Order: sequence, then structure tokens, then C-alpha cells
Amino acid sequence: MKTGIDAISFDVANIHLPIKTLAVARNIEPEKLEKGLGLLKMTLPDVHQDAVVFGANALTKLILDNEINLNEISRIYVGTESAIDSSKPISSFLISLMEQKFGEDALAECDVVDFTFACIGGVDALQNCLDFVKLNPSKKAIVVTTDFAKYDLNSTGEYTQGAGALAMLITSNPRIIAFGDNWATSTKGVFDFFKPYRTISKEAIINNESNDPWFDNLEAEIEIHKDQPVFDGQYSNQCYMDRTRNAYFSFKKLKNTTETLYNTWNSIIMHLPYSFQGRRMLSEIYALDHAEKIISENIEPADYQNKIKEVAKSEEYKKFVTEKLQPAELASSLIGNLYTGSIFMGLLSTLAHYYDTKNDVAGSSFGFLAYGSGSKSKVFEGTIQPEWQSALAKTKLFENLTASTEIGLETYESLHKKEQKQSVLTPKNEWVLDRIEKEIPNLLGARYYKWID
Ligand SMILES: CC(C)(COP(=O)([O-])OP(=O)([O-])OC[C@H]1O[C@@H](n2cnc3c(N)ncnc32)[C@H](O)[C@@H]1OP(=O)([O-])[O-])[C@@H](O)C(=O)NCCC(=O)NCCSC(=O)C[C@@](C)(O)CC(=O)[O-]
Repeated sequence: MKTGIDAISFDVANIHLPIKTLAVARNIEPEKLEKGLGLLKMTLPDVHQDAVVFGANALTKLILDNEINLNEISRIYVGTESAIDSSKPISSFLISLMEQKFGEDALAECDVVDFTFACIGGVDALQNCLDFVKLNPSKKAIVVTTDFAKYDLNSTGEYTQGAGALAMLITSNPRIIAFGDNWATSTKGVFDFFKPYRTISKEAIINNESNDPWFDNLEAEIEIHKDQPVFDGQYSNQCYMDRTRNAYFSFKKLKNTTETLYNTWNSIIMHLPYSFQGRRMLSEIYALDHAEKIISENIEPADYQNKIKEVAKSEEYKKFVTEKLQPAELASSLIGNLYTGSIFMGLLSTLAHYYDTKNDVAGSSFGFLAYGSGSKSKVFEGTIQPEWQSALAKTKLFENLTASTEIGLETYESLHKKEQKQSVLTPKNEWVLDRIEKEIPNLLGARYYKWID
């Protein structure tokens, strides 16, 4: 029996800053960002949007577009690293919003939980749901990935920001993609990118903030959480490379094959923190696993990096990138990093590209190289199913992305600093953040959402 993704929907932020505008403002050569990293636009949330809003919108679309009977959904597992609460998971918010829209008891017996492991949390949620469906073939699950990739202003991560969510229906005999049983993992505990709680004194808060009575009960110091990560960009690239390489070669062992695996894959879907990350990182695996062994096992360490750079510049590798990686990069260039959703957006981008160019890829094999900082990689593969085109007919990914509204630098910075009070776009047919409770002591900080027709 096959298990995999039966339906996909998405909701990404529909305002963006052109990457050129940011490059000029930060005194960076636009060509570096556009041609070196493959960035064109950077999406960001409007005033009324957060990770719950994106997740709820993607989930609502999935339910409505596919006429899903919610009584059939046994679990909704969320991958996210943009939690808005240390106790109440985003999945709990999603349940309450679905109750508002589809009725009190719609998901009363549904199991929900969040998975957090940086960008790979969505893949962890998927793997769990696939195992569940394998054991219970008549049951269905939904995976939601939702994040706001926010970096400090003027940091090297600033041009890789993005925001949005995907929702995927996981079933037996799926219409879009069926996954294989082999999953290879490579893990190592590192500090390449993380979002620590930071200590701040009560005095500093009171001096900066209002007379909110909540502050009276504070200890001398409290720990606050910031959306933006602490990170070391080049080291995070090294961790990405090391984990994906190790997972790739473990995957070959699991499959008990000496075949050059990526040659058997029509498309390669990787975690893309920015569009060209996959092509920049895969050249090492390509060189190591090439049929004619571009890098021999006995190469001198000093020559190793030079050889990989040479491979990355070769015409053969460029052709390989165009064929196998580029379709997944298209959406990333227009969105930016989606953290947990990035790898699934790569899948959707590839399928939407083949859909729009009328190329039936049914029966072809896709390889997946997932990564999450901290750090972990998983490598797995799937086969595109005969009904993939009809299952994606309503998705219209690129139509949606080109309709995004451009904003200027001033609006971007004011949204980033949370100084903007008025939404840039008027919400329609979507969930919005309505208010955050500021008065009632036992509900302080509770976030409320509503549907706007
Ligand atoms: C990603 C970095 C490190 C990039 O860092 P950087 O210093 O901006 O860029 P770079 O120097 O690494 O690369 C610039 C590229 O542009 C080229 N270039 C230069 N000038 C020109 C020009 N004029 N015309 C054309 N090309 C030009 C240059 O040659 C080079 O390409 P290469 O040759 O190496 O392929 C930075 O943006 C960053 O720190 N980002 C945040 C962290 C990150 O995204 N890390 C990625 C790996 S970790 C990960 O993926 C997990 C993550 C981040 O998603 C979090 C999670 O798991 O939750």
C-alpha cells in the first residue's frame, strides 16, 4: 500500500520588498543577491498576520478546496519554529479556528501537536503522519508547516526573510506523491542557528514599557524571547553541507546501492533558506558520488575544496542544476525562506512548474534532502502519482505569487520594528489576528483571531 501527499495548499505573505530595494539600502551589490543567491523578492507578514494566521489560512484552503470531511481527520501535526506561546501549541490555535469556521465538534477527536526542530520540524511531522497512516490505512492526517523567517535588520540573514504556510493531506493511495520506506538521518548538536531566551532586568523593561500591572509581578530578571535568531551564516552552511552529505550516503547504504542516486531522481527537492542554497551545497555530494568519481577518496585535503568549486562551475553541473534543481528554486526566489515550509514549497514549485509547462511527470522519482539547524538532515524519496495534475488544479502557485503587492523600504522597516499600526492590504476571505488581550489578568497575552469574509 502507498502512503503520501494527497492534496496541498499554501498561504504566503502577499506583500513583498524587491530584493534590489534592500540591496541598495544596505549598500550591497544587487547582483550578489540576485545572481549569487537567486533572490528576487522578500515576503513579510502584514500587521494582521502571524504564524497562526498563515497556518489557519493554508488549512482552511486545504479543507475547502478538497471538500475534506473533518470527521475523517485523525491528526493535525504542525511543523513550526515560530511558536507564539511556550505552552499552547500553534496546533491548539488551529483547532479553535477550525471550530469557529466548521462547527464546535468538527475536530473533537483529532490529535494535534507541534513539532519543533528548526526548519526540519515539518518533515518530522510528515514522517510521523506517514507512519501513522501506514498502520491505519483508512485514516487521514494533515501536516501544516507555518513560519515567519525574521532576521535582524542589517544582518546577513536580512535578505533571506520570508513568511507563509503549507497544509498537506496525508493518506493511503495518495494522488500527488507516494513516499518510499527508506529514510536516512544525520544528526549533530551544534549552535549554527538558534533562538535563545535572553535575560533582561525588570528595571530595563519598566523603563522602556508602559505601566502594565503585569510587570509588577516580575522577578528581578526575566527571560524574553526574540523572533530573530542568533546565527553564524557560513558555519550554518557548513553544518547544512555536512548533515546532508552524511544523510545522503546513509540513504545509499539503506537502499544497499552503489548507484549514483541523484541520477535516478528527476527532481531534487532540498531545504532552501534562499533560492540557490541547494545548488551551492549539492556540488560536494555531486563530486563525491559522481559515476566517474570527480573526487577520489585519496585527494589531499587542501585540494578538496578547490575541486568542489571547480565542479560547481562546470558546464555539466550547471546543466544538472537546470534540470533537477531549478524548478524547486522558482518559488523560493519570489518568497524567501519559509523555514519548515521551504522544502514543501520546493516540491510545490517543481510540480506547479511542470503543471504550467504541461509536462506530465507521473511515475518519476523525486529525491528529498531536508535540513534543520541545530542540526539534522533527512534524506528520502517519493514517486509522483498519476492523478497529481488534477489534485493540484486549484493551486495556481505562480499566479498567486506574481499578484503579490510591492512595498517600499520605509513600510518594510516599520513592519519589521512592529511600529506599523495599519494593515498594508485590506484582508478578504482570510483569518486575521484580531487582538491580543491586555486588560484581563488571567487572560493577559491571549491572542484572538477572526475570519474576515
Ligand atoms: C546564507 C548566507 C550565509 C550567505 O552569506 P553571504 O555572506 O551573504 O554570501 P556568500 O558570500 O556566502 O555568497 C554570495 C554568493 O554570491 C556570489 N556573488 C557575490 N557578488 C556577486 C555579483 N556581483 N554577481 C554575481 N554573484 C555574486 C558569490 O560568488 C557567492 O556565490 P558562490 O560563488 O559561493 O556560489 C547569509 O545570507 C546568512 O547568514 N543567512 C542566514 C543563515 C542561513 O540561511 N544559512 C543557510 C544554511 S542553515 C539553514 O538552511 C537553516 C535555516 C537558516 O533555514 C534555519 C532553520 O533550520 O530553521
